[in-house]
Amino acid sequence: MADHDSWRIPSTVQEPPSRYLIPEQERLGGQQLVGEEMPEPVPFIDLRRLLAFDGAEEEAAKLRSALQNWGFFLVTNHGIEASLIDAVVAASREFFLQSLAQKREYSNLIEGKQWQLQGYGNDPVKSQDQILDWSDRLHLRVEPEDERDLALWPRHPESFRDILHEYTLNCKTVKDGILRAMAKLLELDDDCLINQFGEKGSTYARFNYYPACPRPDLVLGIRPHCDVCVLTLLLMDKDVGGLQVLRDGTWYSVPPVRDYALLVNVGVSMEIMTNGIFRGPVHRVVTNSEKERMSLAMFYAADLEKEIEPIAELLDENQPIRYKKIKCKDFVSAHYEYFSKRERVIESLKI
Ligand SMILES: O=C(O)CCC(=O)C(=O)O
Ligand SMILES: [Fe+2]
Repeated sequence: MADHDSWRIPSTVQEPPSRYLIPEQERLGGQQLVGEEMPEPVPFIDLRRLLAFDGAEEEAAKLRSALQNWGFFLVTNHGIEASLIDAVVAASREFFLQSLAQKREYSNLIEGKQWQLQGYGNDPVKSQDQILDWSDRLHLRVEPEDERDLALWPRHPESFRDILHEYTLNCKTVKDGILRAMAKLLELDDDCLINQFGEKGSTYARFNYYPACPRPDLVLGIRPHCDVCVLTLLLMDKDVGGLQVLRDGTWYSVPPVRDYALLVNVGVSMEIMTNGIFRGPVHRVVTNSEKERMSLAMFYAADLEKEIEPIAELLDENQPIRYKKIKCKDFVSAHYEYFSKRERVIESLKI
């Protein structure tokens, strides 16, 4: 089991400790850490047009192609004020700039040992030889609102809680709009995907902070993974890149975006619900030797007590069921088991 310091990123080293060096096989096979430039720009989808009467068809066609080719896209005209986005970035930076002791008041290790999903820290360490990611995180369940664990919500900066609350409300509207447009593409009722979340769908906000790293050729900010949720809304650092996506065996670098666009990506729960029609991209984050980087992911997950399974309307004799059903809670814990072994949970559910 991890001791209290095991995940902590050393701040002044020249060479990262061996626990951070990626395995040999990930350095070979054409999967070097330097990514290729994307063959086409990341698709931009104008949310206002997508949901409006005029122009919706054109945007919907772009959405379909983005989902088929990449599993992600950038959303613009989403209605979230630039000032709110600036505020959430500033609050997040202020949080991470505090001393370790201050941040540990919100630790995700109960009594310094037992790992829990929420709080400040990193992934569960399941074995002494597990390779660690070069990142620092704050992970909070922000919805349902009445189930927030406010003891883990930072009190510094003072505005942190109000800003995160406001950002959560705004992102919910964006997420619902996107889910309605996706349901339409599948010829389902508009609210069909929204209803898949069950009574108590959860939203997690994950603040990621990647310190500069002396060996970006050997160390990852986040290892290759798919998000376990249904959908992710990602606010990327507007100045520093790092996110890469895998397509046909090649890693492509997603450039930073400056105009307050949010990156939307499909999670593996959506892959199950849509019987594999929409698939989440495998992605990772590389490190940077000079610059720190930040991002904020909003993960939309189904009710933990609900079973996730392919939507019946999408199945027929030509489209046989391809995934076993699983309780969301079990899916999330299986995800972390597989993640620690650098494997993908979805493979275990294929029929
Ligand atoms: O930092 C990023 O750009 C991506 C973060 C990510 O993939 C995650 O938090 O799951
Ligand atoms: Fe991710």
